[in-house]
Amino acid sequence: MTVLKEKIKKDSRALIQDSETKDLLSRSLQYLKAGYPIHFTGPSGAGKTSMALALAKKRKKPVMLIHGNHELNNKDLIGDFTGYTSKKVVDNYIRSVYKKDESITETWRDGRLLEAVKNGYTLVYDEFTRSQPTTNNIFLSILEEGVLPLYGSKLTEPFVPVHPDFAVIFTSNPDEYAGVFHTQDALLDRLITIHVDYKEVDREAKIVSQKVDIKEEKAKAITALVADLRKGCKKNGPSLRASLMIAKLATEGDIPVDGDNEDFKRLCKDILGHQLSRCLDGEQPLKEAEEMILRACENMKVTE
Ligand SMILES: Nc1ncnc2c1ncn2[C@@H]1O[C@H](COP(=O)(O)OP(=O)(O)OP(=O)(O)O)[C@@H](O)[C@H]1O
Repeated sequence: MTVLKEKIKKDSRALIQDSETKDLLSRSLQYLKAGYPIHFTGPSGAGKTSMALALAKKRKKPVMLIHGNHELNNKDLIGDFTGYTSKKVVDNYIRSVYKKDESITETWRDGRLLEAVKNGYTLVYDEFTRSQPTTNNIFLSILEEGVLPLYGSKLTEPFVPVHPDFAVIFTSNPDEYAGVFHTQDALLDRLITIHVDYKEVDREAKIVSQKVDIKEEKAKAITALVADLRKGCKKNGPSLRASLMIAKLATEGDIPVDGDNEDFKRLCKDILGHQLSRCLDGEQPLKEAEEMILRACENMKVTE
């Protein structure tokens, strides 16, 4: 007889696919198959990256992941010469004859984009609006002309043709978030942009209860509390990520999901306090945020 002593750990990275998520994934896959790049946009923590990775996996081709960054440049994307290799052959077989043959070649390393384009990988370009628009210009040639230009690389061929299996999935936060650049219309015009927003309380609760070992009713009490506080934020409010943190820490620390419990209230204040305070304009935003959290805890209902 097998005795199960340890709790089975739930897969914390798997995408929980309810019918709406499945539907979105299958539509997106269809668009990708037809040759159109997909662009998931929406607020932080709405699930864009998870969705992009799950979609990429569905194509059953190797997946290349690039993160947008203001320092990303063509050398990172196309590649660069990384140094020199020298080869020297000294032939002194006949003592009176000394022959030296020396050659020096530059060593080239393919960039991530070049590798993906050449081999037909699925490229996930996460948070692409964090890169400079001039860096992203290269995607115009890829998407429009089907070639990757090798300008500025000193390589002899002018471009590399895009492999027919190559596909790209972009993700971004909308323009009003800090640290992002405005995307050129010409690029946006070539993408199918799908808005990924926060899910309803019940859908979020299903995800939380499946990812963390917690009953759905308790998960719902947490996601409802977080969604309630999110309403007070115009942007960057607490997301599903915060609900997952509360659920995980409550489970692991044996803290009851109960709005009257002091440990639970402390946990909610730690996880939600700072983020919520950034949405408030008052003189003491953190204090105000903590009071809002305590009120939300008082109103919390767990229906068992
Ligand atoms: N359908 C889902 N199933 C399982 N987990 C999910 C799902 N949607 C979102 N998550 C979880 O929610 C959290 C946030 O998701 P993700 O990182 O994909 O969001 P994002 O929109 O890309 O956020 P950001 O813009 O901050 O990068 C992650 O922990 C992710 O695993």
